[in-house]
Amino acid sequence: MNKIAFIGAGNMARAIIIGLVNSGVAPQNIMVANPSASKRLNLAQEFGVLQTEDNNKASEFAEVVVLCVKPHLITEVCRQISQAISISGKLFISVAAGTTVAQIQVALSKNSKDNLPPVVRVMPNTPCQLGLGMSGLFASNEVSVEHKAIAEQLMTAVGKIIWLATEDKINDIIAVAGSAPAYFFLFMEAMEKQAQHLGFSSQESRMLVQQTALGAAQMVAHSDEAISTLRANVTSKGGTTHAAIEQFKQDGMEEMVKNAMAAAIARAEEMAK
Ligand SMILES: NC(=O)C1=CN([C@@H]2O[C@H](COP(=O)(O)OP(=O)(O)OC[C@H]3O[C@@H](n4cnc5c(N)ncnc54)[C@H](OP(=O)(O)O)[C@@H]3O)[C@@H](O)[C@H]2O)C=CC1
Ligand SMILES: O=C(O)[C@@H]1CCC=N1
Repeated sequence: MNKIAFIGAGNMARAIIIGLVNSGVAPQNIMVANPSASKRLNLAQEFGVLQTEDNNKASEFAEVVVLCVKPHLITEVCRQISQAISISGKLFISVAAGTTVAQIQVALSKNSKDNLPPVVRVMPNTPCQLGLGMSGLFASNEVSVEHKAIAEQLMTAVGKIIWLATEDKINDIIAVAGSAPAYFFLFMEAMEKQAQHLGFSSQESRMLVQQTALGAAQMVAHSDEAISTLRANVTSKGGTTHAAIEQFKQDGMEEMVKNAMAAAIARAEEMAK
């Protein structure tokens, strides 16, 4: 594996780094840069990765630079790196929502005559930390076959991937996968709360919800059946599940999911402007 720099040591960087180290990537090949000390020092202590407060030092160290800062910071961070060091030959990977390849390439180019640098946009999700991530990848025209293979190797180390033919599909991936762990957490939170109202202790409520969600997800993962069939298998005619599902339908669950995913896409489009 190439040397990898992470610019930003927040939630997403941490998730990918944990997944990479657990998949066998040597921690000495990973350097993480973050302005405040605690997150990068924790990563260094827990996993043995190298750390610095200097984005330029980390970028200089690596052949692959993974940009993991918030979208509003990404172009400024890129500008600072390209002013300070030679970025020639490096592959840039951005996980930021709502910042386009073109915006990143312009920020990375010192002047308009420079060749545009290769950029892969990745939309991952936090289950990467368990090797259970789901990422969508889009490569700019400047990305070589070798660079594509590197991006693919990096993200398959922490989960499953799909390549996207057009950049706008990144926003769809945000709605279906990037943001989506939070939808499931929200659903589980609501169930946990109701379990507590029914009189189960907080520990019992957590276990009941967690184990049921895990079991259901594993059934989907290990079965060739359609998800709707798995649902039907739980739903006896006129029974308890039927009563619950009918209530969900009456309360407009499908519409809610559709609107929530559309809101995520709309926000990503807005952020890119
Ligand atoms: N969280 C998620 O589930 C997902 C996030 N993403 C994307 O990942 C990116 C990061 O999100 P997330 O990890 O959640 O955010 P976090 O806020 O957790 O992490 C961002 C990190 O960037 C650091 N930072 C701030 N300024 C700089 C700088 N100038 N140079 C280097 N590092 C800096 C922050 O440090 P400090 O705290 O010290 O200021 C912080 O540790 C976003 O662009 C987001 O769109 C994509 C998919 C999923
Ligand atoms: O909420 C966000 O903007 C980021 C992108 C996908 C998940 N978290």
